[in-house]
Amino acid sequence: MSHIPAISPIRYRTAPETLPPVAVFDLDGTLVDTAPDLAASLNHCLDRAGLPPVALEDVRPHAGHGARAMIEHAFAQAGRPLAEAEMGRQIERFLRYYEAHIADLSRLFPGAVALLDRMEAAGFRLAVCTNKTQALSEGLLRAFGLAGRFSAICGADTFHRRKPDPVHLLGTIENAGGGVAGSVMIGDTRTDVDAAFAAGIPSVLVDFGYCADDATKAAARLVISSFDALDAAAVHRLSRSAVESG
Ligand SMILES: O=C(O)COP(=O)(O)O
Ligand SMILES: [Mg+2]
Repeated sequence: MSHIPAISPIRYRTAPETLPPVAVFDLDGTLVDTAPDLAASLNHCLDRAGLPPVALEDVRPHAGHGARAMIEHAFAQAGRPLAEAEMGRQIERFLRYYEAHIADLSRLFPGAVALLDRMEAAGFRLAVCTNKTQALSEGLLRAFGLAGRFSAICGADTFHRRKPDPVHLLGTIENAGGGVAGSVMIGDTRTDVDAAFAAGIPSVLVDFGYCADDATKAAARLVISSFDALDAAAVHRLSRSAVESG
């Protein structure tokens, strides 16, 4: 995979305000409910290891933290904590299975496409900033016929840093051909809220994803329970109040 050179956050603070704003979306737990296919991949690993499967609802809270975290937790819970070398093999097995079944059970959250339509019609570029790998993210979005909607799809391995590091989010905005001014990050975990804060853009937290705890809700600029509750006017209000409060 080609690696895009590191970028400096400082450049964005002086970027011209004429660049279009970007609606940046997290992927797992925000645009797509990926937990069912992630759980199936985890259960494939557990089954091969002779362990019983875990229920989807037990996997869901860990689904936003990547394969390693899910595997580590499930094997520890089953009383079989993994040594590092074995962990590497399990991650490979997990990812092989997941790649082949990436959109078998996963579904877009209700209202996702309508929100993309609204934001685009209001002059926003669309982008994805996810801690999934770039290739898996592109594959997942292609499966839903959505890859072409995004001006940039940037994964955990696109830059030299990943969320919550602002380099990942700022790089996504730059790759989308947009500017920081007026842009917004829409996500489901603390990682997304912290990345937005560090990049100096407002965060919108969806509470239907994987890890919207109370502290994360308090840290987000806006919490929504449905994509229907979000539009460009709401994002403009968040951006304006950020500018006014300095
Ligand atoms: O795969 C992960 O680690 C989380 O992915 P996300 O950033 O799209 O929520
Ligand atoms: Mg997420």
